Amino acid sequence: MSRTRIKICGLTREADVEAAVGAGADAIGLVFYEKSPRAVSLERAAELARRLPPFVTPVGLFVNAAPAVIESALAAIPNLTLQFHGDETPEDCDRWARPYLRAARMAPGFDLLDFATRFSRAQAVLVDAFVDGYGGGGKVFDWSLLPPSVPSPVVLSGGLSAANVIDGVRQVRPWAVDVSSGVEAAKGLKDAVKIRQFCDAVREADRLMSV
Ligand SMILES: O=C(O)c1ccccc1NCC(=O)[C@H](O)[C@H](O)COP(=O)(O)O
Repeated sequence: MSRTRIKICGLTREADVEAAVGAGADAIGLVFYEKSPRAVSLERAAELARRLPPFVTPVGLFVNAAPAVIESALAAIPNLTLQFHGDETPEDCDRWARPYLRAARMAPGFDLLDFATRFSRAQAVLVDAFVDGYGGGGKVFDWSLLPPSVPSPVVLSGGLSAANVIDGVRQVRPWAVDVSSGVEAAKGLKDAVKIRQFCDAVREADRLMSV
């Protein structure tokens, strides 16, 4: 069985990048959404991305961004994976011909199968809670809303932490998990101990599923 990938989102400081990499994260998220408390400038994002070793992926998070913003981010960080977290259409996402994650805001009645079909070129569908402000709200959604099989890899997010990620991985069996609020000391400031505990909990979930 393959291991569950881990993305730590909303990093703003070098120390947090080091904590995420040191704990075994597969990807880090850089928020290019100026209304977010975790937003980073282009220059800051590029500095943080430069700290990543090979095989750890920088992911740029965008909410209804103008194409010029995405172009600048790609110019500054050429290996950037895109994460669309707003109201982007399949055409908005596909036009970049780049790997991307598409966030789905889960709420009762939301048709994830139709969504995943429309965004069939996405590398993965990131399922998050429906919150004001689009994301990063630290809110868990009802995992039973997820259909038993989705035609894309699923990234489970929304209010995850070391305390609930084992249940999340065992119940949903996602391809990856994504966390922001649950590993923070304050908004935009990560906590190295919480990052370590989160990554260890994901490994424990993988171990429990392999026995
Ligand atoms: O982090 C933000 O402030 C943010 C703002 C707008 C859209 C998305 C945002 N963050 C997304 C994430 O950090 C995660 O992909 C996901 O929403 C999980 O966040 P959390 O519930 O805080 O763990």
